[in-house]
Amino acid sequence: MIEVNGISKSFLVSKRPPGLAHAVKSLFRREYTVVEALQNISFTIGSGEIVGYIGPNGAGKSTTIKTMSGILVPDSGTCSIMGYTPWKDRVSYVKNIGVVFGQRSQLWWDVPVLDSFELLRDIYRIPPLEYRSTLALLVETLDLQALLHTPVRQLSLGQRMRCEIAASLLHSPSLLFLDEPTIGLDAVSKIAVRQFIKTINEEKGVTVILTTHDMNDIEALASRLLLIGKGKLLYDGTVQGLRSRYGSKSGAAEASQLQQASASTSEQGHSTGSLSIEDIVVQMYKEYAL
Ligand SMILES: Nc1ncnc2c1ncn2[C@@H]1O[C@H](COP(=O)(O)OP(=O)(O)OP(=O)(O)O)[C@@H](O)[C@H]1O
Repeated sequence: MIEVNGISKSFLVSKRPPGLAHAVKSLFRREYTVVEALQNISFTIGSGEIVGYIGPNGAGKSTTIKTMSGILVPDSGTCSIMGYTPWKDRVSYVKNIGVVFGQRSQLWWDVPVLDSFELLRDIYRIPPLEYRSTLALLVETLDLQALLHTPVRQLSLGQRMRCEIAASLLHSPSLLFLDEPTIGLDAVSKIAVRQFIKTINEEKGVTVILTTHDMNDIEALASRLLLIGKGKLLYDGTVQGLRSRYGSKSGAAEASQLQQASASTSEQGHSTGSLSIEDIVVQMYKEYAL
């Protein structure tokens, strides 16, 4: 379903030391540094997978999601998703995908949630019957009934996130990008959102790419993990493979295993221990100096 091949993306960031003199100077001459957000990223994802995309702050996760959803154009590399090149075939491509950015809203702030949904229905030209049945399902499973007539700005973060997820699924996409969908949610809302993601994956076969800093999201949902650090893909394999490989509580074993990891992204190894995914990922971040 998804083939990402050698994607690289860099940004020019202007740098200015603090102080009035530098502010004035920068009006005439700006200095820039290059941030290599993605360096030669390649992976493939099959239909129906839930893939966790993890890495520390600034690793390149959102840049990857933005590239795969057609918002950003990479400097080099190719990306084919359901036969589309996201940034070239945007109009036809976006009908097939749903995107949720936990930190940004796709809902209209001042109007009731239902009005936003109806605007999306018109934008995506969803047939009335299909819209009604999808909406009914989303309202029931995400418990939205009491929120539909409330302006988005009056919703709590957790309530808004449930509405955001519904908005991203109104047009029944077969691929869903979730960029930190559980950020700021309470424990009950997190569990509800996770359960919902699982359900649409299992029952509707929706492929899900999930970026998160919450390793409980990963434990609950993803069977496969992509780990990115400083713009480079460092691990591509199953959660089980990661646990087998790094799960030992023995520090010496961990160190040597982690060194092997940088040389290879395969999943061989034997199960040794019982560290949580969070512990393992923290060790990996340390080992790679991320
Ligand atoms: N529009 C932009 N202009 C300049 N630099 C950018 C831009 N977007 C991202 N970057 C830089 O690219 C790098 C990767 O950023 P990105 O947002 O992809 O990281 P991330 O893994 O999603 O981080 P986080 O977990 O903090 O959300 C960072 O160094 C960031 O500062």
